[in-house]
Amino acid sequence: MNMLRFEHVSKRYPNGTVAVDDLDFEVREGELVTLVGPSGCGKTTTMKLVNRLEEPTAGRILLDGEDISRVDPVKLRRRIGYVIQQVGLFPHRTVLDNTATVPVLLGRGRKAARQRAGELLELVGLDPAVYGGRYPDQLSGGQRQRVGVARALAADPPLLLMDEPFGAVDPVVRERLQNEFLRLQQEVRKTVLFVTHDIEEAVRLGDRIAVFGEGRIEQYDSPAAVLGAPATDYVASFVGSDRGLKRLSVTPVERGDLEQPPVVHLADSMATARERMRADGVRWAVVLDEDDVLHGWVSVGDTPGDAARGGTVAEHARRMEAWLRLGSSLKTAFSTMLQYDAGWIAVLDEEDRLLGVLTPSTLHEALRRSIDADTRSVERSDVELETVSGV
Ligand SMILES: Nc1ncnc2c1ncn2[C@@H]1O[C@H](COP(=O)(O)OP(=O)(O)OP(=O)(O)O)[C@@H](O)[C@H]1O
Repeated sequence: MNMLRFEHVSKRYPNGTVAVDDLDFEVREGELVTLVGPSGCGKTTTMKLVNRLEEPTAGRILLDGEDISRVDPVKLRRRIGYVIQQVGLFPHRTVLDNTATVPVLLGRGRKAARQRAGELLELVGLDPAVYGGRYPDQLSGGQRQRVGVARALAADPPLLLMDEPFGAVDPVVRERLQNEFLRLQQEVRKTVLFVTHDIEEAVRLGDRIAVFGEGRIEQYDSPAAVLGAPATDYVASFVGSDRGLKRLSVTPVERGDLEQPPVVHLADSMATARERMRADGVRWAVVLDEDDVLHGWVSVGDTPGDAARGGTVAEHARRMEAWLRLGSSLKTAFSTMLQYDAGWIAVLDEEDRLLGVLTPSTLHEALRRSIDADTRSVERSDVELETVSGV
């Protein structure tokens, strides 16, 4: 079902600038669509048309089948969450009260609104007990953005508009926010229109990407198709020449990529651990705690004396916190490895169970697989296009 539909929408500002020209596209329910393009191509205007901060000069926009020009703008905006780059938190209200703003406006009782706000802060990774009572200027930029996302979700709007929400934070925090947002989106499944000028961000987050050029959509397609088979020269040049690398953002880590080192538990004896490592011909093992949660690793040791190390694994294990979910992108895997300066990263399933590890050499194999797949998928989409035009 289509949640949002643009029908031949144009916007000419009073000074004559045509910011968007005959936009005609739709967004499905629960879909995350990224609008990407260079500065001034009409992305923000497109968003403002949806919550009626601007009115189209031609065409119409349907939300859930309803022409939004017939909906009271204030009521409309309560159905639409809006997250912008400068979050616009109220400086004199606490984080919890900021998050509860819209539910209170919607007439929920203050207590229920605050409880919901607490849950949402939790959901975006901010402990309400720690951060709820703080004021916005007592947060980092990344934390403020998270509060912005929590606040936009607070009214439980079916549609979220996000205009460069992660634009103002440094690249490391940005990637973390993107990952968190993807995880969150899997849980809440909102219909999202997400503006960015960064093709990488568009590719990582989008179920589909609308590539904008000069007020028009040049291509509206899946990330793999935009990267693998750009529709126009404009899209090709915007996507850039390092398509192979960008492809990493859309290639997930798969089970077949993983290595299976020996696994021991904190309570095991060192003698047992050594035996496992010897059996596998390796010098280290992954260590799990009693709940099978990743703890770290233990090695046979580097000096001859180490070989006689006694006691339990718990006494010799070292912490290791770099981990990924199965299905994370190869690019994330690569940057996590660099970020932690780690020789391996644990890969976990949805229930936090260890599935195996990625090492530099298995990662390299996976990169190859990705680039080979890229070549093949371009050929495949060529074939499909021919089939369609031949009908
Ligand atoms: N209120 C306005 N009056 C006149 N022209 C405007 C107005 N707002 C935007 N424009 C123009 O419309 C065009 C599209 O602007 P818009 O803000 O939608 O672009 P954008 O893609 O979001 O850019 P950026 O990435 O820089 O935010 C630009 O040429 C801009 O100068």
